[in-house]
Amino acid sequence: MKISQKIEQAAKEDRVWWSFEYFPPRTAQGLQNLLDRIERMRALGPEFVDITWNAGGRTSELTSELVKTCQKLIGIETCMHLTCTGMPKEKVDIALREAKQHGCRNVLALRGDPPVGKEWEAVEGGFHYGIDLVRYIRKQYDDYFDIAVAGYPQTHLLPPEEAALEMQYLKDKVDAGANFIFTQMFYDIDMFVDWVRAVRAAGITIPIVPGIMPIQTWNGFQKATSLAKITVPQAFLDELEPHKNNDEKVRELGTKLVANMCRQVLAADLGIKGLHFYTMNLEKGCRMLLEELNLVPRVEVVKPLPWRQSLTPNRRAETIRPIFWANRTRSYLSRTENWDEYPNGRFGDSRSPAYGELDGYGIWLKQSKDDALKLWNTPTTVDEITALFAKFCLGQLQALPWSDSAPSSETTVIAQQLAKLNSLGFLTINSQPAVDGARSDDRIHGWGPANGYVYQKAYLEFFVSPELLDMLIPHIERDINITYYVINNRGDLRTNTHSDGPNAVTWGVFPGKEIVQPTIVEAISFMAWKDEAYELGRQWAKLYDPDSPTRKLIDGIMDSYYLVNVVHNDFKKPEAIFEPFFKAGAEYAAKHDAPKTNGHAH
Ligand SMILES: Cc1cc2nc3c(=O)[nH]c(=O)nc-3n(C[C@H](O)[C@H](O)[C@H](O)COP(=O)(O)OP(=O)(O)OC[C@H]3O[C@@H](n4cnc5c(N)ncnc54)[C@H](O)[C@@H]3O)c2cc1C
Ligand SMILES: NC(=O)c1ccc[n+]([C@@H]2O[C@H](COP(=O)([O-])OP(=O)(O)OC[C@H]3O[C@@H](n4cnc5c(N)ncnc54)[C@H](O)[C@@H]3O)[C@@H](O)[C@H]2O)c1
Repeated sequence: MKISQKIEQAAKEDRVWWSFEYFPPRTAQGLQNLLDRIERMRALGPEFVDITWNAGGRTSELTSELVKTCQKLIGIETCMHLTCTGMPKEKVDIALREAKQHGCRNVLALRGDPPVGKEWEAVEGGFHYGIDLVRYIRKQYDDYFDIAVAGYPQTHLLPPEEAALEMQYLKDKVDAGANFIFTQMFYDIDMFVDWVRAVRAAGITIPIVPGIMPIQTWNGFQKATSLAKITVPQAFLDELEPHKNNDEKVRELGTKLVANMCRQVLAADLGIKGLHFYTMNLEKGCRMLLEELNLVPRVEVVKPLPWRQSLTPNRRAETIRPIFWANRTRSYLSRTENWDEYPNGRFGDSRSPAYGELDGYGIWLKQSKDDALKLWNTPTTVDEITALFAKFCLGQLQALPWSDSAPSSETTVIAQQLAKLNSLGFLTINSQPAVDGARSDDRIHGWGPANGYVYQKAYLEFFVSPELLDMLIPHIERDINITYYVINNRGDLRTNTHSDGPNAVTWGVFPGKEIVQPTIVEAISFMAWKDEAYELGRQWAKLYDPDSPTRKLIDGIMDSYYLVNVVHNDFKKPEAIFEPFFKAGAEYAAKHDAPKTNGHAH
C-alpha cells in the first residue's frame, strides 16, 4: 500500500501514527539481527518502515535486500531511499525494478551527500538532483510508486534569498510529482513550525512528515547534531550536559525533551499526525519515546521470551547461539533486544544491527577540504605525520581523519604515553586506559547508572609500518596478558587469540542489574572496521593533488602499513600495555641511529 494512502486513512480516523527508519548494517550478523529487531519492533505499531541508501552505493544491494525482506517476509510496508550519488541510470533502473518486484510502492528520492572536500558531481549517465530522480521515476513508472522527497526545516535560518531559493527547489520537487515530504531531524520546535508555515505559504500542500531523532546517548546526540549542523535549544543542553557521563540518565531526560517536542508538533495546528523516527537501528530509545507519548503501552519489565525459532529465514535453522548465550539460550532473544543500548562505536558488537554507524548514510571525512588542509597542512615526511598524531593526543590538534572530536577526558590520562608512541612511529587512532573499578559517577572514567563501578582493559589501535611491527610482535608475545589482531588493507588477519569470540574490554557493575558490557574486541568487527579505517586514510590522501608528495606519502602509508589492535587483559596494570612499544621503539631507534630527524618511512 502506498504511504500517502496510509496517511490519508489515519487522517480520516483522526489518529496519530508513526514510522521507523533503519539503515543497512555493516556485517552479515548485524543484518540478521536487524531483521529480528524490525520484526520485534512491529509490536510498536509503525505504519511503515524505510531503509536508507548508502551514498556511493557500498551497501546499496543490501538496501534492496532489506526492502525485499521487510516487504515480503516480515510483511511491513516499506519505503526505499534512493540517491543519485554514484548511480548511473542503469543502477537506478535495477533498484526500481527490484523494488517493484518485491511489492514496494514507496521511494524517497534524494540527491545524496557529496563526498567530502568535493562538490557534488553526477556520475556519467546519472542524475544531478533529487528532482531529476522524481521526474525519472514518474516517467518510467507513472504513479506506481509514491515518491517522497526531503525537506530541511533548518534552511529557514538561512539568509532570506537563500531560504527562498531552497523553498523554490522544494516546490519544484513537489510539482514534479512528489507525494509527501520527510523532514531532516530538528530539536527547535519554533523553527520547525515557522518552516512548515512557510512551506504551506509557498503553495505546497502535500503531507509533511517530521523526522524525529531520539536522544540515546550524549556522544551520539553530539555527533548527530554536529554532523548535520542541527540547532540544539539551550534548554536541551542545560538539561542533558550535566549528565553526559550517564547515558541512562541522558536517554531518560532526552526522551522527555523529545516527547515534549513531538507533543508540540502534533498540537501545533499544522495538520501533522505522523512522526517518523530515526531509529539508528536501536530499539529502546524509540520504545521509550512512544511510551512517554502514551502511544504504546508501557513495558516496565521486559520478561524473557521463551526460546522460539526466528522468523528470519537465515536464522530459522540456527542451533548455535553466540558464545555469550551458550548456556542461556532461552533468554537470548530478549537479551539481544538491549545489547546495544549504549553503543559507543569504539568496538561495538558486530552482531548488533547498530554496529559502527554514525549517520547511516556512509563514511566520509567529517571535515571540508579547507578545514582539513588547515588542520593537517601538507605533510611530506612520516615524521610530520607522526607529529600530527602526537599533537592530537596532547590536545593540541582538534581532529584527525580517524578522530573527529578532541580526545576524551580519559584519553588525557594517557596522553603523554600516546604522544610518545606516536613519535616512535605507532600512529594511534583509538585507545582506552585500564580502569580497575572506578565509581560510575567518576568524572573521567564513569558511565552508566549511579552507584556502580566500571572497569576497562587497556586498549590501543594504530597503523604501523611492517618493519616496526616485526620489532613489536616479539615484545608483545613476551607478555601473556596481551592479545592482538593485525590486519592489512587486503584483509589478511593475524592474531594470538585462540577464539573467534569477543573479548570484553569495558564492563560495569550496577545495583540490581546484570553486568553491562558495552565494548568488546573481536575479529569480525575489526575486519568490518578495517575497510573504513583504510578508506578514511585514502580520503585524506585524495585532498591533495595526485602527483603531490603528500598524496604519495599518505597513499604509501595506506598501501603498506598494518592496522593493529592490542588489549592488555590485566586491567590492574595500567602501564603494562605501553612497555612492548617503548622497547620496540628503542630497538628501532638503535637500528636506525637517528630515527626522528630524517623522515624516512619507519
Ligand atoms: C529524510 C532524509 C532522509 C535521507 N536519507 C538519505 C539516504 O538514505 N542516503 C543518503 O545518502 N542521504 C540521505 N539523506 C541526505 C541527503 O541525501 C542529503 O541531505 C543531500 O545533500 C540532499 O538531498 P536532497 O534530495 O534533499 O537534495 P536536492 O533537493 O537534490 O538538493 C540538493 C542541493 O542542490 C540544490 N538544488 C536543488 N535543485 C537545484 C537546481 N535545480 N539547481 C541548482 N541547485 C539545486 C539544493 O539547494 C541543495 O543544496 C537524507 C536526508 C533526509 C532529510
Ligand atoms: N575500532 C573499531 O573496531 C571500530 C568499530 C566500529 C567503528 N569504529 C569507528 O571508529 C571511530 C571511533 O569510534 P569511537 O566512537 O569509539 O570514537 P571516539 O572518538 O570516542 O574514540 C574512542 C577513544 O579513543 C580515543 N582516541 C581518539 N583518537 C585517538 C587517537 N588518535 N589516538 C589515541 N586515542 C584516540 C578517544 O579519546 C576515545 O577515548 C568512529 O568513526 C567509529 O565509526 C571503530
